Amino acid sequence: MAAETVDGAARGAGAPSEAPMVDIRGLDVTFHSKGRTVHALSGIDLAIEPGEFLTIAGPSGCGKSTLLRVIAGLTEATAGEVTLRGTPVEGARRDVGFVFQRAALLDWRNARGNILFQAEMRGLPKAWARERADALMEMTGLTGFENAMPYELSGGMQQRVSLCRALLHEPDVLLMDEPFGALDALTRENMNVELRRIWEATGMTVVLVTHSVAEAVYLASRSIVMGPRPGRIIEEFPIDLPGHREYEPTLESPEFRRVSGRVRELLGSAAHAE
Ligand SMILES: Nc1ncnc2c1ncn2[C@@H]1O[C@H](COP(=O)(O)OP(=O)(O)OP(=O)(O)O)[C@@H](O)[C@H]1O
Repeated sequence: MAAETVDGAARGAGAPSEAPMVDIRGLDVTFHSKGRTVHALSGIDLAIEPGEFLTIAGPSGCGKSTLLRVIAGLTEATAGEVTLRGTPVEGARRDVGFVFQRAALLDWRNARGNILFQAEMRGLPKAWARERADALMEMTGLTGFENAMPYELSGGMQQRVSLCRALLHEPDVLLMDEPFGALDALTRENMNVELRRIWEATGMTVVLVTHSVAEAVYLASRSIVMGPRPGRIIEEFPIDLPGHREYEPTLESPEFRRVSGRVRELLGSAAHAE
């Protein structure tokens, strides 16, 4: 997870307003391993604007994680161009934050220590990092748990710590790979509401991969659905729901039902095509 504002680079707000935050043109990814060739992504064109909340849904194995990893510079494009904040992605980027399905916290460090680990790896100023960690813990409802060890935290709280760790260095883009997939249904809903609130408050650019249709539609300002491998974008939906979204009224709204019905239909036919 994450990147640097402390690196002096211009952030989203400073970038020319017409430039996408992430620009992907003609992306193809093919893996060769152990004598096998897997064509994971094919012909992906995608521009993600600053401040967008983009969600990505698609059948298992269609390349969603690979797409996030390419944006982060963790997986190399076989063909095509990917730029982040106007500069080509060539190798791991420091200006992204990454949240994975499992929080992967260090057992021997408390909540604050786990968040500050990000700062230590990046050599960020200590006092600044501590202040920011405390502010993030307050924003995500972790105040009072700063000294709790991972085993003392619920799954939802561990994911909050993981989110704080991803945001510590003020990344331009937050990439989330099925971040709430391991949580129970109610905690997951609560985390959705919180993430949406944090996004509203910060205006950050978020790209989130999910298998949950409700999550994909509730959270997004735009949602894309991918088809089976080699993954490509089969449809995209601007989500015409209010900026501020109460959870239950949103799920009962006609727009939510319309879009989620269509996403479900697409995922159903994608599954049959596999
Ligand atoms: N490093 C790798 N080496 C070889 N094959 C890989 C590698 N990473 C991913 N793949 C393959 O690429 C395809 C896409 O994988 P990816 O994890 O991106 O899919 P996904 O849509 O995120 O799947 P899921 O929803 O099940 O998490 C899969 O067939 C996977 O086995």
